[in-house]
Amino acid sequence: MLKNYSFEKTAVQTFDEHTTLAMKTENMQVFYGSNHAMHDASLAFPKNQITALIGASGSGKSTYLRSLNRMNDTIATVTGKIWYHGVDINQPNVNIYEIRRHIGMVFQRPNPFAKSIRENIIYALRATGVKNKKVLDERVEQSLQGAALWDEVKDSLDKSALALSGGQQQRLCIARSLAMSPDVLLLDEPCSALDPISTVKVEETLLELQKKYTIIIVTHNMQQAARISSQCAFFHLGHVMEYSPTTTMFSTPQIQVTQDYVSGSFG
Ligand SMILES: Nc1ncnc2c1ncn2[C@@H]1O[C@H](COP(=O)(O)OP(=O)(O)OP(=O)(O)O)[C@@H](O)[C@H]1O
Repeated sequence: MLKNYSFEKTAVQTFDEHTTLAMKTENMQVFYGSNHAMHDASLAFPKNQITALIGASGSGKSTYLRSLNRMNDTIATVTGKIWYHGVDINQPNVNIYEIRRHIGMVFQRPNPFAKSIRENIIYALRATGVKNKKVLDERVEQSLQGAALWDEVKDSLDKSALALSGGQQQRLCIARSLAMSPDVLLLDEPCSALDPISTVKVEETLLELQKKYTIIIVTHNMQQAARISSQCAFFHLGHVMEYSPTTTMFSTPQIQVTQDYVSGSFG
């Protein structure tokens, strides 16, 4: 039988004045029609750190993540504030394409275009008007280096991206996001379709990338959250129940529902 947990929350993680934040939300609510899928989510994300969003299926993690760069605009109503560089980007006059260049997204299933590896990287860049071959070539190398894929593909840049393994395709999708020089990377269960070895590769890549980027990752894999994140937010039925340093979340969770979730006795 499902347990009834109260929605009383713990104090939400706050950061001292020395911590630079990449972005934060205040009282974010998301509605799919009459379905109130996200209640009052206020979370702050420290720059150059990895934050994991965890919780059971349907708890609202993807809904929250996709709202951060306005990917939910056409399917949901999102209220509340989304602060990014001092601007509330949840405003109608904000250029969402510009926002998505700064706040990139990598999805659960690797989704490279049916084009060459090189084209995958430069496609969006060219669409923004970058034409210079030297600049494009540099960006291809930098992005693939950043996603730890360069050494594996540098001699086959004109081969189809679809010929890569699933893990390589996912790193190509990360490289594709990096090509736009983002600031924040949102990843929605990026390893769920990958084998353990590819998962380790992606995790190592993310740990390296946090030196330059702020990373917010949805994961069902608690070991993964424990391995790579600095703080974790636990979602339950559309509520952020607890937001703590990852070590606290897994060693001394503050409330029963989190304790049950991380110990596997949730339900
Ligand atoms: N496009 C959509 N249209 C309508 N309702 C949606 C849509 N996407 C999600 N929802 C609803 O919003 C709630 C939260 O779903 P969401 O996908 O955000 O959860 P999740 O925690 O990411 O789940 P999972 O781990 O299975 O991906 C659910 O009730 C879901 O049915």
